[in-house]
Amino acid sequence: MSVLDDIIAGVREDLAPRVEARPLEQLRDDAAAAPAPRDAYAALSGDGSGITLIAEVKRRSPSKGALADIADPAALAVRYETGGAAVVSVLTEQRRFGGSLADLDSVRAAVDLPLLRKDFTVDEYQIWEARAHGADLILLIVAALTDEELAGFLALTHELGMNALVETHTDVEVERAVAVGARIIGINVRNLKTLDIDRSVFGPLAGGIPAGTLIVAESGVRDVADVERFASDGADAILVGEALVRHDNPEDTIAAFLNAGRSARLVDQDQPTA
Ligand SMILES: O=P(O)(O)OC[C@@H](O)[C@@H](O)c1c[nH]c2ccccc12
Repeated sequence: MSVLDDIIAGVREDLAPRVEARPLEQLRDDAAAAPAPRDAYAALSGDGSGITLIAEVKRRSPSKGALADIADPAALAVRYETGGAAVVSVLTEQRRFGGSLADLDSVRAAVDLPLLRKDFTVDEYQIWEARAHGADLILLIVAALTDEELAGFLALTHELGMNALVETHTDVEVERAVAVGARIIGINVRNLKTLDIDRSVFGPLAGGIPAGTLIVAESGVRDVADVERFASDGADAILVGEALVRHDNPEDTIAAFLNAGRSARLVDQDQPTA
């Protein structure tokens, strides 16, 4: 069993009691009463002068273990917003990442930015749940879904007025994401089946994604050199967790990463094109 299979088995187990406690019928009412969805696609598009940044609230991970305590996720998210993040990502997976829907609720109450509910989506219930808790963007991991699930989940996401970050790691997964009509494609440089990082997969995969689709570089952004590399290889946005939660001053880190994205673009514009 791969790490991904193992995580998903836990996610399904944790889902069952929630469905029992709040049947889909009632959850639909909660979704209708939630704050109107915010436009994450527009937020991630930025002004074209550089890259945008998704800042993640992340306590721990299966690859790194404990990263940060984060007693007050709302306070951290406010710092992300102040620093210039375009979107805040809140991990809600409990067993491996130490997150919860309560974290999403407290972040929703504290910031105006679009929010990504970061979880392993394997059931439509979770999409309704994301909306009910004020999320604007959800994660769909291609490796975890059939084509039919991917298409159905993406359609429901759009029906609810949200966007999906469709996560890929291989050329076949990118093809599947494009075929289903994903508007925001993430390239996770971490293989979720083995947890290995390989930053060199990003450039070639990004090169195969059609214009008009936003490309998000996910995982392993450690420093400005990584940001420059992803930006010049075609990233419109970067998703950063560890480098922010481990830093005393996430505002400064965000500013430095956004600056690196802008200068990478300027350098690229100066290069002769043929
Ligand atoms: O902490 P990092 O290396 O900056 O990575 C953030 C993010 O990309 C990572 O948390 C992630 C990417 N895809 C996921 C899927 C599920 C859970 C987590 C993830």
